[in-house]
Amino acid sequence: MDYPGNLFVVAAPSGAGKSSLVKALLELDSRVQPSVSHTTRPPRGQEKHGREYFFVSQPEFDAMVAGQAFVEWAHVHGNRYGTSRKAIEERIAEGADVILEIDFQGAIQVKEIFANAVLIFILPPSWEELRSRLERRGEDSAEVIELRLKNAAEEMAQARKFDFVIINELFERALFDLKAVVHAQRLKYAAQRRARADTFHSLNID
Ligand SMILES: Nc1ncnc2c1ncn2[C@@H]1O[C@H](COP(=O)(O)OP(=O)(O)OP(=O)(O)O)[C@@H](O)[C@H]1O
Ligand SMILES: Nc1nc2c(ncn2[C@@H]2O[C@H](COP(=O)(O)O)[C@@H](O)[C@H]2O)c(=O)[nH]1
Repeated sequence: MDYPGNLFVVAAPSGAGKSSLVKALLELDSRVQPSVSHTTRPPRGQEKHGREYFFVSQPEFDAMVAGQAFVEWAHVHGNRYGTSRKAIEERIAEGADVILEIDFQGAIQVKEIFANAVLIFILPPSWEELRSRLERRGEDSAEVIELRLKNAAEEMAQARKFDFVIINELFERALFDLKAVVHAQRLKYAAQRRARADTFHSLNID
């Protein structure tokens, strides 16, 4: 289906910096809106229900799956996460650009439904730096960090399936690349819509 808004999907192994990059993009670009996912993971640190995530119980998540409330959902690092269909469809239909921060399984599901979605994969510059970012963040236990690093190998092997890969070594450089992808997509779709309108006009199609 063709919607007036754009859909951007950002995936990365845990700790590569996708939340930091998306947050910085949102501060700079008011046309981009985040989507708040549902998860069965308990909140950590200062996280608030409805801000970082909608934190739901297993039965609540089951009910949403059964009711086809998710455009995609997946098991990630031992918890379930899903993107609400309603939240994104309504907003891109109104012309907003929506950005999803989800894992690679979800990103691939989204592309199957929204062929125009732009998939962006964020890579860390090295394994050492990935580990050190997870440790410095200080939000996960040593056991959780090991699980996330173990899963990172499988996740990074999916990077080639994405439309763009951004290496997050220097933060400002990676943010510049992310902004460039968003900008290029807007120009591309604006040009396509103009060309289609011109063709409709010349063929006298209402
Ligand atoms: N370019 C960078 N250089 C150094 N540190 C960075 C860089 N980008 C992000 N970080 C830091 O790395 C840590 C992990 O970043 P962030 O939480 O954004 O990762 P994430 O990919 O969203 O992880 P998760 O999937 O677990 O939420 C944070 O402490 C963040 O401040
Ligand atoms: N498939 C989905 N993956 C999601 C969604 N929301 C978040 N995520 C991914 O889960 C991991 C872990 O996140 P964390 O906040 O617990 O560190 C990370 O890769 C997220 O991108 C979603 O709706 N669908």
